Amino acid sequence: MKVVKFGGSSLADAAHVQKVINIIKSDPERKVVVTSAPGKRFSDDIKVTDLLIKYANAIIGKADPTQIVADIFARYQEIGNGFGVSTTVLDDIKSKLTGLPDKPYPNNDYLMAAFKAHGERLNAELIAACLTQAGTKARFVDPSEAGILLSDDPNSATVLEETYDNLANLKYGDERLIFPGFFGFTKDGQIATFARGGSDITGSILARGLHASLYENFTDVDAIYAANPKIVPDAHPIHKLTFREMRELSYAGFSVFNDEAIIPAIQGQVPINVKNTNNPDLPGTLIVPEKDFTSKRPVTGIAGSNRFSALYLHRYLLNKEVGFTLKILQILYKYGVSYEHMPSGIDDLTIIFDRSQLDSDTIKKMCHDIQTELHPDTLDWIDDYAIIMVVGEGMRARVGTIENIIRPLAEHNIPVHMINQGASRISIMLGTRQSDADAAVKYIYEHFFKEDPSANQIEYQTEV
Ligand SMILES: Nc1ncnc2c1ncn2[C@@H]1O[C@H](COP(=O)(O)OP(=O)(O)O)[C@@H](O)[C@H]1O
Ligand SMILES: N[C@@H](CC(=O)OP(=O)(O)O)C(=O)O
Repeated sequence: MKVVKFGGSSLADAAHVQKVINIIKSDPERKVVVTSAPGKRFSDDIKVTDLLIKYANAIIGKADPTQIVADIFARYQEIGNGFGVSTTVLDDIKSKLTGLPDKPYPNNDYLMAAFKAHGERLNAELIAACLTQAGTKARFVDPSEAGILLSDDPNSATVLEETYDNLANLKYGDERLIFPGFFGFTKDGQIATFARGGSDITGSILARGLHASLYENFTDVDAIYAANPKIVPDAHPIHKLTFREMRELSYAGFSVFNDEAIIPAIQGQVPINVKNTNNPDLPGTLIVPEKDFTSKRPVTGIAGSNRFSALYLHRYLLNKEVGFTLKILQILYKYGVSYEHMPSGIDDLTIIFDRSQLDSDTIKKMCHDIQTELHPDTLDWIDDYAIIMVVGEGMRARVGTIENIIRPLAEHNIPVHMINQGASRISIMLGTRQSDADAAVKYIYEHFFKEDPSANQIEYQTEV
């Protein structure tokens, strides 16, 4: 049995949904289907999830939501009409949408989560109706019925382990099960969502919990490329990579697959196949547990992300002071802030944060506490921070990769603020200015991939 997830770009309109239905129908093993909310139809379109966030904010701010609700409903109506689904189905979608503000919510964070979740919930109901209309037995499954239990973090929840026991009891027959992605329920019965892009996580949870043989993730690109195609338009497709490589690359900017979504697949050892809804016969990219193939290149991919900020701190003899780092961590703990990385020198320390969890007030308070409690000689908040991640299982067996990463940056005058090689030795992380991040990815990519395109060929030793 396969779990198949379709992203928002694959469900943006009736024409795309038709392709999705053809893909589901073409393989009886595609039993469990996970849907996102309708995504962008063109580059400056608005995803339904973003419209729902506007809707929630209008309700919180007591503004008139009529136009936003009409815009959201129009997206479902266009899809439903394309398949001739009954007016009862569309009326039900409309009444669930307009009824959202009347439900009770513990606070505005839960209200926001419930509004966002309806992008996928209503779409899964609609896709089940479209499939039925197209002659394939299909049933919408609510995450509460399946027992998808999440932590009490309404908009960035994590899955609770009990979910997997619950999924073991899920019964299914000859119909396709259509699950909405992106959300589940807390133990108190409130809707909570994963972080943005979290429908990939739902697919991965189901793949583990239902012991799928394969997790197919359908999107709008033919493969995962060795660099983001928006930065390097002709980047090489990666045919196969390992879970660990994917985790590091998606963490650092390969948004094609959510970075947390790899974890349940790792736990369940379910291979993932990223494929294109618009080109389903292509093999796409296979993500596998272990490296069972050889590659002539040390580097598999290069990712870059601007979502970071850093705190730089200098004090002489920092290395001799017992408990210095502990005090910093206590301050971070006090403000509920986690850090991403903490590279250090003899007398200095850089703490790198994911910017999305920080507001300017928290930054000010945190810096104030560090200054007054630890008296650093220098304390600088660096908003302009990007991380570049160069990843490849092949790096472990080779000497001199670091020189090849740094050389193209030096040649193009790109300063590097930090270099960090993890103990796994399959990745090297660099810190740069945000304005240099895309160029850094491009120049490192060109250095490793441009000269010898044949080196990208891989020899498969096993097939999934
Ligand atoms: N290395 C990469 N390879 C392929 N696509 C990438 C990569 N890095 C970023 N992307 C982007 O990821 C997009 C697909 O992810 P996403 O928009 O979340 O799709 P979906 O709507 O299917 O969930 C692609 O259109 C591409 O712009
Ligand atoms: N719709 C949600 C969840 C998601 O995963 O969407 P997509 O599959 O379109 O990235 C979002 O936009 O964040």
